[in-house]
Amino acid sequence: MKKPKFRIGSRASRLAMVQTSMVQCWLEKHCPGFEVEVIKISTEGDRKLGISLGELSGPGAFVKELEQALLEGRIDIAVHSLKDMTIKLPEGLMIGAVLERDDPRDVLVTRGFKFDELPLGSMIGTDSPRRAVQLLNLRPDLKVQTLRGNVETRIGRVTEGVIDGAVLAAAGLRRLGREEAITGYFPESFLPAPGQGAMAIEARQDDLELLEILRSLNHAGTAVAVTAERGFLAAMGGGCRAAVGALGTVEDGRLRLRGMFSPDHRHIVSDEIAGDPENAEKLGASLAEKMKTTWNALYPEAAVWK
Ligand SMILES: NCc1[nH]cc(CCC(=O)O)c1CC(=O)O
Repeated sequence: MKKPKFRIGSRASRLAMVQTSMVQCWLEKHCPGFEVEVIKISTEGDRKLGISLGELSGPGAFVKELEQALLEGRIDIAVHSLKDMTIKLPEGLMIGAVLERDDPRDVLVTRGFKFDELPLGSMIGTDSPRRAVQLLNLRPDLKVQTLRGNVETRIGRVTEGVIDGAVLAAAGLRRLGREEAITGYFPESFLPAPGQGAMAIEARQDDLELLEILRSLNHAGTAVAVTAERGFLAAMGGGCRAAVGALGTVEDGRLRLRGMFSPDHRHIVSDEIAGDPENAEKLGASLAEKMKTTWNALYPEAAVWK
């Protein structure tokens, strides 16, 4: 008899394929009764590599086509970098598991320089307002230039000398086996995107058998941390272009959430909160409210929330 099959949808980029293989290996090991098939799906974010992410049709450029395939039953599982996912998922879909987080930090890739050693006026590539504003806050002398493309392309621009440095997620570099490209780290205050370094598995809400299997893949500590981070992002109301950073950590049973945001892409407000992991999402929302109040007090002429 033919084995029943799980179809995993993945973007075709190397990083996406590596992430998908990690899930595929786990499923093959834990569900020997099932066959696992990987189906490659190209997303808007993959096809429009030449333009800035801000010019794409909206948030979710890297996930929408996968979610469509899930809803239409062409695939059963979509593997995503959690930070690429929208806050509200399409009706009928849910996150079935959050995998244990890798290094959540942003790192610097240069031709040998650490962050403090970069010559004055160095040109750093990034397409993220969150990364740009934090870079310039620490080193106002630096120049920031738009840089897109997959991870390999971005490292290549630095090696070729087109730019002096790039800011990338440590997790992506590690999964691609390119950790050696990291030349520097940032101060602890430099916060990653909500969800950075974590992978999520999305499935249909009514696929109960599969959801049950995915449950044992879920990493509780990571799930709590990213729930707080996404709660913070949701309460900030920012789309993917908002300069919002957050990092949750669970230490001794307490959830600590640090957040930063810069509505004008120039000034930064950052703060932190700690509490019960049970209230992760609420904690994120509370931190956001606290920081909006701070922002409005500091910059009344630029008060974006009344
Ligand atoms: N937006 C692209 C993207 N989405 C997830 C990662 C890295 C892997 C992760 O954060 O889990 C990257 C590359 C990067 O930011 O350098």
